[in-house]
Amino acid sequence: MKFEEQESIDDSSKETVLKPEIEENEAFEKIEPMLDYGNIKSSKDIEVPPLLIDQVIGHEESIETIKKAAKQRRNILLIGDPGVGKSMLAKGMAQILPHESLEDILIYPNVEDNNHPLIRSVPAGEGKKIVKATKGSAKNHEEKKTLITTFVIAAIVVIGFMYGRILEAIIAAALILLISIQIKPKNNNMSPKLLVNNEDKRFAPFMDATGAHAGALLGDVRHDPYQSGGLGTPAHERVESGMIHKANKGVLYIDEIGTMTMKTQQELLSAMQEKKYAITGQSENSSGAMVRSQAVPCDFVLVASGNLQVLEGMHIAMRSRIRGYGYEVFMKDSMEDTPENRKKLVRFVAQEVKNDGRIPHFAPDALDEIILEAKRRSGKQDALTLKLRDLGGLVRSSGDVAIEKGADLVTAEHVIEAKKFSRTLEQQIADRSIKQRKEYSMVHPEGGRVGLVNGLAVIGDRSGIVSPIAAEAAPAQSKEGGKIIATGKLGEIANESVQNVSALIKKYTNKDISDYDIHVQFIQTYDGVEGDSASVSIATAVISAVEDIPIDQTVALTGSLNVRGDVMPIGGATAKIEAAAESGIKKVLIPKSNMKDVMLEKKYEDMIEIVPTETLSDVLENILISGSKKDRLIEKMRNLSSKVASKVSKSQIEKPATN
Ligand SMILES: Nc1ncnc2c1ncn2[C@@H]1O[C@H](COP(=O)(O)OP(=O)(O)OP(=O)(O)O)[C@@H](O)[C@H]1O
Repeated sequence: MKFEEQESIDDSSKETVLKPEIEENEAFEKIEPMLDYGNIKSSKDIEVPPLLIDQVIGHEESIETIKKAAKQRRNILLIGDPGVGKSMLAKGMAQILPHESLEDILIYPNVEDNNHPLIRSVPAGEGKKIVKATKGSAKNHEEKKTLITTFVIAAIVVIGFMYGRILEAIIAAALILLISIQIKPKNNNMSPKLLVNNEDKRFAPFMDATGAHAGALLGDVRHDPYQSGGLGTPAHERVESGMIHKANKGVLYIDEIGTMTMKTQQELLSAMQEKKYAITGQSENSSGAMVRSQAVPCDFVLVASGNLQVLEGMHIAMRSRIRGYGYEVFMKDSMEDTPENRKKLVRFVAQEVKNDGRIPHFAPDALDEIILEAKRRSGKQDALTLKLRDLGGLVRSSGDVAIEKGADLVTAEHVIEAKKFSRTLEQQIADRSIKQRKEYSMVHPEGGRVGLVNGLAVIGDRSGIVSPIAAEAAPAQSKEGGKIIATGKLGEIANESVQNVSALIKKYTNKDISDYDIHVQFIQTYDGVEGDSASVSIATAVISAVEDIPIDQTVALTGSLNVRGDVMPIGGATAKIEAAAESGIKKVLIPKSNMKDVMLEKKYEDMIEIVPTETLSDVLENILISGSKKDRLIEKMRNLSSKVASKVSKSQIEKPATN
C-alpha cells in the first residue's frame, strides 16, 4: 500500500491531507478461519442479551462485583483505560437496581417563608397527577374569575351608556380589569412543580454527570430580576433539580471525577452521606442564592471512573467513602485468546451492528478479520483487546464500506478496506512522518554511520515510527568531568539512559564516560512519542560514537536496557516492526521476550528480518558493521561474559547453598 498526498480544496492554507491510496493489484489474502461458525451464516444469527450488563464482554470478575454492589446499593470506583466499557458497566448496573422504589419529587411554595420552598416525595407516576390536579382546579378558578370580570365590565359599560356617563364607565371598567389581573387565585400560586419525574421508568435512573458544573450536578435556583412588587416568579418555580437528585434510587456516573473542583467533590460527598441535599442558587450574585429549598432526596449509587491518574485529583474522603462503602475495580485491557472469548467478540460485533442500526451484519470471514484485529490490537500473541470502543469504530466503518458498495453483508474485504480508511490521528501522523522521512531522505536504510542509530518508538496507542538517534562523543571540556547533553523532546530519558548504561560502556569499552562530553539527539521527535524503549538505541549510539564503530543503517532496534546490560521487553513491538519495514529497513532487533507479541500484517512478513536479542552484546553483534574495531569489542565482551560465567559457577561450587 502506498500513500498519496491530496490537497484540500476549500482551505486557503492548502493543508495537505494524507489519504491511503489503494493499489489496484494489492492482493486480498484470506486468513486462516478463527472460529468454527457451524450454522451461523452471519452475525444476524447471534442472539444479543437484552440486559446491558450481560452484553459486557471480558470483564466477568467486574460484572460479579457490580451485581453484588447493585444488590447492596454500594458505590463503585472503576479504574481502567478509555473505551473498555466503564460507562457501559455503570449503565448496566442501573438496569439491575430495583426500580419499584422509584419516587417523584415535588416542590411546593412555603407560605411562611417564601425563600424556603417545601419538598415532598411521592411514588413514581403520582407527581404528574398531583400537578395536573392542582393546575386543573386553578384553571377552573381562573375561568370563573374571567367570567365574573367580563360580566361586571359589561354591566358597567351598559349602565354608563344608559345614564350618559360613558367616560366614568370606561375608567371604572379599566380599573376593574387591572385589579382582576393583579389578583391571582390562591390555588395557582400554591400549585407545586415537578422537580424529578420518574413516570413510566422501566429501570432505575442513570445519570452521566461527567464534566457537569456545580449547578447541573447539585441543582440551582434561577435568577429573577422582578423581585419587587409581587411581579416575580415564585421561588419554588425557579428551583431546578441537579443530577444527584435525578439519580435518586439510581446510578450517578462520573468519569474523571478527579477533574472536579474540591468544593464540588466535598458537596457531593455530603450529599452521599446525608442522602439528601438542599438546592440553592450556585451564583452568589444571583437572587437565586437567597432561596434554599428543604432537603431534596438524592439516594444514589455513585459509580466513579477514570484511569489511575484520576486518583491524584480525587478528594481523599471521597475515595475512602467508596472504599468503605463499596468496591474498587481495576479493569482489564485485554482477555485471553480462547475460542470462548472469540465467540464473545463475535457477539460484540452483533451488538454493535444492532445498536448502530444502520449497517449490515457481518459474514464469517469479516468476523475472522475482526478477531484477528482484536488480537493484533492487544499487542500480545495470546490475547484479545478489550478496548472495544475503538474496535467498535472499525465495525462501524466496515459497515459503511459495505453500504457504499451496495453489499448485503460485510465481508473480510470491507473490513480490510475500512482499516485503511479509519486510521487514528496518531497513525496518520506516523504515516506522514514515514513519507516525509522518505522524501527528505532522513532515514537512510543503507551503509554505515558512526553514532547514528535507527531507534523505534510508538505514537499514541499503536502507531510505530522510526526515530533516529544521533550521539557524538568529544573529550570533556571541563575539569569536573564530562557532561551528557541531550537535546530534543526526550532529553530527560536520554540523560537517564546514558547514566544507566555508563557502567556497561565502561565495562565493554574500558573508557570512562565522564572523560567525554556526550551529545545525544532525538532527530525530529514528535509530540506523544513514547521513549522508555529507547535506552538500547541510546546505548548503541553512544558506544558507536565512543569507539568509532559504524552502525548498520539497514537495521533498526528497540528495547529497554537495564543496568546489567539485559534487554528488557517493550510495548508496541508489532507497530514498530511494521514502521521499520515501511521505511525500507531490512532487519529489526527486538527483545527476545517480545517475540511472542509479533503479529505482522501479511504484506510485511517477507519485507523484514526479525532478530531477537537478550543482551547488549547481542545487539552490538548484530548492528555494528564488521571490522577490526568491532571484532576487538565483541572479543572483549565475550571474554567478560565468560569470566562472569566462570566466576558464578566457581562461587557456586565453593559456597553451596546453606538453606
Ligand atoms: N467490555 C465491553 N463489552 C462490550 N462492549 C463494549 C465493551 N467495552 C466497550 N464497549 C463498546 O464501546 C462503547 C464505549 O464504551 P464505554 O463508554 O463504556 O467505555 P469507557 O470505558 O466508559 O470509556 P471512557 O472512559 O472513555 O468513557 C460501549 O458503548 C460499547 O459499545
